[in-house]
Amino acid sequence: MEITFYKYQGTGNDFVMIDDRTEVFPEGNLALVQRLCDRKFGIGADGLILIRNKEGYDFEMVYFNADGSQSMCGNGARCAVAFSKYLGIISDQTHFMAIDGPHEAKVSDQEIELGMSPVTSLANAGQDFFVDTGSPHHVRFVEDVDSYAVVQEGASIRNAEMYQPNGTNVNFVTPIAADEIHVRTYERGVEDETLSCGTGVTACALVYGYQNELHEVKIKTPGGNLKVRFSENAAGSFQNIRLIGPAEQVYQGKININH
Ligand SMILES: N[C@H](CCC[C@H](N)C(=O)O)C(=O)O
Repeated sequence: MEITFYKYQGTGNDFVMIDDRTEVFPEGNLALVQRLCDRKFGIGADGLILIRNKEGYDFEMVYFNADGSQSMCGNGARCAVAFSKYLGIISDQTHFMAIDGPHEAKVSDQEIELGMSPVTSLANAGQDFFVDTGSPHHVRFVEDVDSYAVVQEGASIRNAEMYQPNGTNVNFVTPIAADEIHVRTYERGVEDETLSCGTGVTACALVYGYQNELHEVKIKTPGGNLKVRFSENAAGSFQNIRLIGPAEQVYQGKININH
C-alpha cells in the first residue's frame, strides 16, 4: 500500500509525518517505523508521527522514536501543530492530545508556541539534575559543551543502572549569557546526538531558570534557536511552560509500506 508522507524539521530534529486520520498505518509494526526512519534504507528521521482524530480534541499525535519506542516529543509536537495547520485541521490555535496528556499551542507566521505539561520537581542526580518534561531528561552542566564527548558520555548515562529499565535522554549545558544556554542532547530511542530536543531544552531551561531566578531562557542548539518561558509556583514546581521555535515542512513524498 502506497502512502503519502511529509518530512518536517523543528530546529534540526526531523520527523516523518503521516496524516493517519483514516487509521490505515499499522502502528504496531515497529519494524516498519524503524525502516521508515532509517537514514539509508528508508526516508530517514529521528522519529515518526501519526496525526489521528481524537474525540474532544483537534487531533492526537502518536509519536515514535526511530527505534519504535514511544514518548513525548516537544519538537515533534511543534511540527505536528504546523502539519495540522497545513492540513487545514486547525487555524492558529489548537488543543490536541499526546502521550503525556493534552496540550495547547499557538501558531504565528514564524514559530509555534507549544504548551508543555507542568513539571512538579527538579531532582538531583549525583552532581547533575533529572527532570521529566513529558519525557525523562538527565541534565549536566559542563565547561564547554562544544568540545564535550556528547555521544560517549550520553550513551553511558542513558544506559546507567540508575535509569534502567527505561533509560533517559541526556542533555549537556553550557551557559553563554545571563539568560541563554547552549545545549547538546543524546536522545534515547535515537541512540545518538540529535540536533535539538524540545523536551530536553525545556528541562535544561527549567534547571537554569531555577538556579538564576529567570522565567524565560533562550537556548542555542546545533539545529537552531529555541525559547522556553515558564512560571514557578512552589520551589521546583513549574507551570505555564511554553516551548517556542520554528517548524518547517521540508518535502513530501510517497512510499510503499508493504515491502
Ligand atoms: N527521545 C525522547 C522522545 C523525543 C524527544 C525529543 N525529540 C523532543 O523534541 O522532545 C524519548 O525517548 O524520551
